[in-house]
Amino acid sequence: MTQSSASDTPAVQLIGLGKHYGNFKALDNINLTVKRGEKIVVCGPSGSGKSTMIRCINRLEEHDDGRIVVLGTELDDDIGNIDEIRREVGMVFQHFNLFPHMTVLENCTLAPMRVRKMPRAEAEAIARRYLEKVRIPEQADKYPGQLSGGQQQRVAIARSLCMQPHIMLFDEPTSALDPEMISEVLDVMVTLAADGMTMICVTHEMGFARRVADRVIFMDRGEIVEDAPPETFFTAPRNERTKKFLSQILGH
Ligand SMILES: Nc1ncnc2c1ncn2[C@@H]1O[C@H](COP(=O)(O)OP(=O)(O)OP(=O)(O)O)[C@@H](O)[C@H]1O
Repeated sequence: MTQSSASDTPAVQLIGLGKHYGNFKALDNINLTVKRGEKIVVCGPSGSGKSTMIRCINRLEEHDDGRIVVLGTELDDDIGNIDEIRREVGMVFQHFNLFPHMTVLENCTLAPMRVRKMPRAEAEAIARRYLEKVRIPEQADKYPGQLSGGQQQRVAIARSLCMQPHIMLFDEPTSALDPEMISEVLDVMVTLAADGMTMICVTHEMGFARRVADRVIFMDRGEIVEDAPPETFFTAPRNERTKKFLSQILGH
């Protein structure tokens, strides 16, 4: 799976996706196609399956039913190339998951050197470029514990970008941050979107959704109940459950 994959192959296809824990259906017949370069915002109440869905895309969770196709490659039980897929699919979590005993630069160069076998000088040059992009080049030699939450999350984004992925998954990247740090992380995500990155973002930052999303998806009880461009999603949602959710989070 390389950049030579046909550019019209979708970035991600979820076809009849299902995941259950015992009798409980965490995901129930999810169908979603994400085109290359598309930006998808996923929202929904707690426990509706948002994290499970995006974690299935890079196989942090295994699905039970249906199919997942990432950049033209099917993720099935026999998949031997999961590392290859994870190289193409970056993920940023709510908690930054940086290595505390490594500097910012070392956090960013570790995977490119280990997984992509990149020489140190090249990995460091790329890392510095992405630290520039997330607007903290001056923090390269610090340790995560010396940074604010917003700065740490921007390092986590830079670290993912250093693998030069085609797709970025974000799982509530701002929900563990103090309010004053949210916008610095969202601004970086906006820049990334403008660069043409394919993004699937679980977030309740509806301002970000309006600004960046091509489509907003509302999940409830393991299902996608609404999938619409922001202009429709926010003004004329079709589903009553979406309307109720929006009135709760937007306060009207
Ligand atoms: N390992 C597990 N074992 C049992 N149930 C699980 C497991 N992981 C997730 N679930 C359940 O699956 C459902 C979907 O969880 P998921 O984390 O995907 O929801 P979410 O929409 O991302 O929620 P939140 O917004 O709170 O993060 C939840 O009801 C959760 O309790």
